[in-house]
Amino acid sequence: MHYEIIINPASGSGKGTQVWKIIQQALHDQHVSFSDHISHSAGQPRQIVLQLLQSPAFHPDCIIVIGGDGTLHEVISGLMQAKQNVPIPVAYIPVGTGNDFARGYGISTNPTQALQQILNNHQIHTINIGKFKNNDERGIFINNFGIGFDAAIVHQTNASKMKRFLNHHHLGSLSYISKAIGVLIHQPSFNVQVTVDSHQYHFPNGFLVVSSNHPYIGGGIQVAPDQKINQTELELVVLEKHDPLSLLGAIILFAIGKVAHSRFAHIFRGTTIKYQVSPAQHGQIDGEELSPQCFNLQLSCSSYPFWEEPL
Ligand SMILES: Nc1ncnc2c1ncn2[C@@H]1O[C@H](COP(=O)(O)OP(=O)(O)OP(=O)(O)O)[C@@H](O)[C@H]1O
Repeated sequence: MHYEIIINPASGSGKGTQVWKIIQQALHDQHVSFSDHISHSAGQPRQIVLQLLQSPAFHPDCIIVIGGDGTLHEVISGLMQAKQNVPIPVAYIPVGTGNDFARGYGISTNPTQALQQILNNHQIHTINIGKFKNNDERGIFINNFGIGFDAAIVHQTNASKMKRFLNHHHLGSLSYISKAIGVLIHQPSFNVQVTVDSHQYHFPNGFLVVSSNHPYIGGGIQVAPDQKINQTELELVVLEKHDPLSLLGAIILFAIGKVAHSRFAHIFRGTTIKYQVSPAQHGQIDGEELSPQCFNLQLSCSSYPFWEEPL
């Protein structure tokens, strides 16, 4: 086996560098054949993939990603964009702060254990990938596509000067919670129109709209507990805001992974889902922020091979 490794040293607030040193040593100790590619700036993981695929000599057995969910997203997105004849399997060593994909797939957050899951693997595992078309833009998500509450938290947290400090002191979740309270109080509701199997549903008081490829969001919250990463299906949750007290109740259920128990939650499942959101709202794809906009989304499923023994 020959592995190509793409590393985001900045992931996990700089933890990527340390983890790469550990993994490099483990690979040498176990006489594993590999080549490495360090990403030096935002957006580079995708560029590295596209560049490597241009070389006719590039035939690795597997591409290992060392980084957070954003890095994994970019690598898979680049690989799918390149339309390979035989897709190169991907494996992942999580170094982010959220690590929702690792939870959803079953990958240890201990880097050496995650490496062993890769080296001990003997078969291809196929994962589902969410595909979207939003107006004229197309892309994928490996975790979730969120609009409203969760995306506004991602935006507020990224904009906060506290984020770096709190992440550095392993208190990133505190930053999320403090921003969540602010968004909860201030965010107005919005229109959501869902079309599933030619039925239309209108929710004039939307507050949170999340499509999920596996159960987890925001660093371990179970937004779609029944969702499985190897099943060709997506789950959409639309949570409505009515009076402040019932919203608080619904958000508490969301935070403890029981959003489906709220009478203000509406759940849809399918291989294709269409929905529109207006007026302009914040969005997030796999934890990366989208600028506020009206959404006109068509979601569908695709798949990609993975080379890692699930826990
Ligand atoms: N050397 C680099 N410096 C800064 N950013 C980088 C670098 N290399 C890649 N990136 C960008 O970092 C972004 C996000 O990284 P990623 O999600 O992997 O880590 P993270 O943000 O620490 O994880 P989490 O989202 O779980 O907190 C990606 O968009 C990627 O393009």
